[in-house]
Amino acid sequence: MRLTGDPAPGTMNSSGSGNFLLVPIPEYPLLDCVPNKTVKIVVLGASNVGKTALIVRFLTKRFIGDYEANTGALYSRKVTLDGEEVSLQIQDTPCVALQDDADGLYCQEQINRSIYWADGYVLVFSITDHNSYRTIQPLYQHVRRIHPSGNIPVILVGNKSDLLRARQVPADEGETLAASLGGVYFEASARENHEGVHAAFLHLCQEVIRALGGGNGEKRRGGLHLARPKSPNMQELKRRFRQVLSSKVKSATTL
Ligand SMILES: Nc1nc2c(ncn2[C@@H]2O[C@H](COP(=O)(O)OP(=O)(O)OP(=O)(O)O)[C@@H](O)[C@H]2O)c(=O)[nH]1
Repeated sequence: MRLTGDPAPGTMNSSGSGNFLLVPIPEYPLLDCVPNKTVKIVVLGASNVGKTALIVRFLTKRFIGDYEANTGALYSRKVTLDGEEVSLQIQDTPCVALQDDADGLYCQEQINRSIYWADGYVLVFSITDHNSYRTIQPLYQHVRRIHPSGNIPVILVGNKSDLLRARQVPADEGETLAASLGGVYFEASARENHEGVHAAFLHLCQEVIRALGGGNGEKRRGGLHLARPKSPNMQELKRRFRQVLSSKVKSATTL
């Protein structure tokens, strides 16, 4: 769902929290992004599974019960990951739904663009809704079709873990599915707990940075892995610096 007062889809709000009626999510202009260190994440899943609630919980530590219908807002924040500042962009999306034959997906073009744009994927279902769980495999196949080769950093989130009595998807089913997608399974409750949600997003950010080659922001499209340029060897730099200094001192004393 969409927060009241969100910026238009795909835009950034540079005016701080003023535009947000329910939840102030500090935003900053694109120009202010940390150069070459941007992590782009898209949150995907069926209707009503808590995509917006998870994003809001992660960014604000708060849970807001009701949102307007989601048209896909883009949130951006600076975060510190392993001591390094990173520009994190999170794309909320409208829901996807299984087609009647249950093999295909109803998926808006806007979602396809978000999938293409993103570096990392949060696939969300609700543990209280087995149908939402059944959308995950076709959804992942859909992501694969858009990124046919290469490593796809992904996590699977079983949300609404506070509603244990209404559980329709056992935790081990979530774990098995996540393993088959090459990701990790997190059970979380956007309603009750910030830590679980935070751990899930953080894990994905780290996976993305690893996949991008250590956080230099280079894309690995079509499986192309662009290695991070090697940082200069500090010992070698110091040695050369001393060499230059001593030759300067020598030429000064011979004058
Ligand atoms: N009990 C419980 N309710 C939750 C949780 N997360 C979200 N909800 C509720 O589930 C409903 C849907 O949450 P949203 O975040 O709007 O879900 P969404 O996936 O963005 O929904 P769509 O707009 O349909 O795509 C809201 O009423 C939330 O309050 C949770 O962890 N536990």
